[in-house]
Amino acid sequence: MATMYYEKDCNPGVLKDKTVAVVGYGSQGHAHALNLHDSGVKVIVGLYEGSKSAQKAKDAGLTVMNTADAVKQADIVMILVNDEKQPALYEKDIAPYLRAGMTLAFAHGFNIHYGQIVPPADVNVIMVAPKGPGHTVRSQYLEGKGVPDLVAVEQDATGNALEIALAYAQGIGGARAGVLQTTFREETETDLFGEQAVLCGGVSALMKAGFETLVEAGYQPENAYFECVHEMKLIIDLVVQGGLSMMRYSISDTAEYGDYTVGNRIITEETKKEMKKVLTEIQNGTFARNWLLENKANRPYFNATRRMEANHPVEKVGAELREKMSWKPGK
Ligand SMILES: NC(=O)C1=CN([C@@H]2O[C@H](COP(=O)(O)OP(=O)(O)OC[C@H]3O[C@@H](n4cnc5c(N)ncnc54)[C@H](OP(=O)(O)O)[C@@H]3O)[C@@H](O)[C@H]2O)C=CC1
Ligand SMILES: CC[C@](O)(C(C)=O)C(=O)O
Ligand SMILES: [Mg+2]
Ligand SMILES: [Mg+2]
Repeated sequence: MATMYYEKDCNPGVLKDKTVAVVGYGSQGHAHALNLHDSGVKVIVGLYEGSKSAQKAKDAGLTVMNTADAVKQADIVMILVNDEKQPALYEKDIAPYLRAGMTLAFAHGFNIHYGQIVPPADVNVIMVAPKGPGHTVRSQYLEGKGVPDLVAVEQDATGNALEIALAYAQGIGGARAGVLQTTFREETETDLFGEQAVLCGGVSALMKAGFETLVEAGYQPENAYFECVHEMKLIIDLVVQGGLSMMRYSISDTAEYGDYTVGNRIITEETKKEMKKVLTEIQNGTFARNWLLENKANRPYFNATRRMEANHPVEKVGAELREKMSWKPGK
């Protein structure tokens, strides 16, 4: 059984009189900074000169400064900059200003696990990784809920690194849902696997393949969008609420029979074999090397694919339908 922590296991007192520098104010950065601030923690935001995010952070009432100055004033530095930008930022604006006994924190283990950042031995190295998008980390916090977190300790220089990680997880709302203790290796490999094979890569490919199959067979694209994309969330909400059983309780018996007889024809043993290959490429560093090289080459594949995907018919018809809904889907 995993080691799990909840609010009763966290001691927010360890963050009293401490300053947290949240470096980056994007998806995760804005959520961590605002949630910690609302939880009574002293937060400063570290950004660079000319950052698009700086005005947003200032408008939210937060103190913003350049990263080096933020690190100089901080006890805990949470790095929430894009993974591929972190090593250069760390060398230039973070490492020179680290003091013994400080805490360096990450929301994803990529750079520590793949050896792109090597902190000195006299600082704590922790991870507090929300298992959900940053905008949801913020919206759930505001609703009194929370996104579950993973925590890990890579270096415990002060002897209370785990306590700091748990207090931080509580500050961003994660302990309301559950905080699972793990390692940098396990978080990195499972997170990359999940986003590639299931949550992002897998789900996008499944929805697009379903949409294309219906449209190519002559059905209305709007109908295909409702069936294969919009309804996905409604079905998944039931799974999150009460497991596959609750989803199957709510759907018709006709749908449940189709689920049992067809699911395995779509996600086959071949698919699982490919999933295992994907996991191996994450474990042996092939994916990390490819992603770092793609960035060194200025992202030719990433940028071209992003443009093509944005023009897929499922995106066009989806935008038109969402525009006409009397509420904003997801709200
Ligand atoms: N997105 C998510 O929901 C999740 C992300 N994570 C992890 O969180 C971390 C942050 O990712 P994410 O929130 O997606 O990142 P985003 O791309 O959303 O935001 C990055 C932020 O970093 C700022 N930034 C870029 N370069 C610098 C720099 N040199 N110095 C200071 N700030 C800089 C950007 O500013 P500007 O925009 O002005 O350039 C922006 O505010 C990553 O480790 C990621 O793996 C973990 C769990 C989920
Ligand atoms: C699923 C993608 C994610 O891992 C996340 C939101 O948890 C990410 O890196 O953004
Ligand atoms: Mg993730
Ligand atoms: Mg991720």
